[in-house]
Amino acid sequence: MANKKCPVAKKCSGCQLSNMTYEQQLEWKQKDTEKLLGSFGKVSEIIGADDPYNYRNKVQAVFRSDRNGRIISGVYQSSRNGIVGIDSCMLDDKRADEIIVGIRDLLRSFKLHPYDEGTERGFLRHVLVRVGKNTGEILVTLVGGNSMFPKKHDFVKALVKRFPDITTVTFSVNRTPEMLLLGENNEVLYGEGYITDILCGKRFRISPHSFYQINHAQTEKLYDYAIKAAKLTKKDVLLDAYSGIGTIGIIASDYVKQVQGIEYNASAVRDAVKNCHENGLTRNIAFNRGDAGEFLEKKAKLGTHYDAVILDPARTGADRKFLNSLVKIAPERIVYISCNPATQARDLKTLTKKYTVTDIQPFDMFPHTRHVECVVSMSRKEE
Ligand SMILES: C[S@@+](CC[C@H](N)C(=O)[O-])C[C@H]1O[C@@H](n2cnc3c(N)ncnc32)[C@H](O)[C@@H]1O
Repeated sequence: MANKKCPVAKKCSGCQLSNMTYEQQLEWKQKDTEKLLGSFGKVSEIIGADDPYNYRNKVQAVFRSDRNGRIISGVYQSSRNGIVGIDSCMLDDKRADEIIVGIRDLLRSFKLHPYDEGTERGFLRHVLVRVGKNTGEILVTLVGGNSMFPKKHDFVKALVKRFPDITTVTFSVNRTPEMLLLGENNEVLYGEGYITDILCGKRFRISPHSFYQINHAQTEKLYDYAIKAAKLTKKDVLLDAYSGIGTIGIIASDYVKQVQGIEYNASAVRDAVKNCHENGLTRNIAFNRGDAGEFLEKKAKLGTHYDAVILDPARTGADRKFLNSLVKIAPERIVYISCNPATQARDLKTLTKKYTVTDIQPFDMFPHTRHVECVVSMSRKEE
């Protein structure tokens, strides 16, 4: 597949592999996964994307004024604390990029300014756009440096008039020195404050804070694969650990007797509970809020049994409490989904004391970047 050239590749450095063809990228990722996980078993051929461009359903842009007072929006520069002004990125959903450029124009016409961290003056720090790839719904979150958002209702009215596909707009305040963070609260300025998307045939509510996989097409392949790999039956009790907004557990619920989910982020758990109702699930599924390690430790003490566990932790992997309790509970099957095969390899050292790795399947969820997502399937060893 011919490579698209990015004019700011060197300054941005978000696409570490963009100098390779897509086929070369897949080979590179295959070898990288084999290096990290090959000692646990044969690594199957990586499942690549049908279209490796414009896959990002979540786009964030930083806003700033340059030294001539011109408003720029874009991404952080890799080497310095500057930002690279961009109008479009070959990874982003095109509608999201157009909206961000539109917001830049509206700031000018409303005589509003990006927030200046030095003087603490101005308004906008960054913008988050989330697109429901299947429903076409679009969420825009405007993140200010303080609660001052002059002419906010007129601004939002003008934004939605210009981009009628926007279904909801929220406003959040980030007072911390960290960029690209949302404040805890989101004031809903238009619509419901969330969007809905359809993934593997189920409906999901996505709020500004919720984790939702950014590559819709590849996520459908990955979830289908992971659920099949768990070899679920109608007699099974399944634990969906690190469950986010409940995607995996809800999709898997058709195949099992019962699903339990555990997730740390309170708003994601609220979305998961609402997602159960959206999908008409009231009986065989429950999502709990808390730390996955502490939850499983309690379950191990109570002698709770799970037939299968699908875990999908953040890049840091699972902690000792979680892994030790998982080995103690000893479900028949474990499917470990990870966006960081290095921490996954670390965790497998504990799990393979009691489990045999039956398959290692990498997926390319993030074309042009170095990142690989990997699903490792395991079955309990005979005593
Ligand atoms: C990679 S996401 C997976 C979410 C979900 N399985 C999905 O595919 O959409 C990891 C999730 O783990 C949650 N998380 C991180 N640390 C946690 C912890 N200690 N206990 C429970 N959940 C945690 C995050 O909030 C996030 O929702």
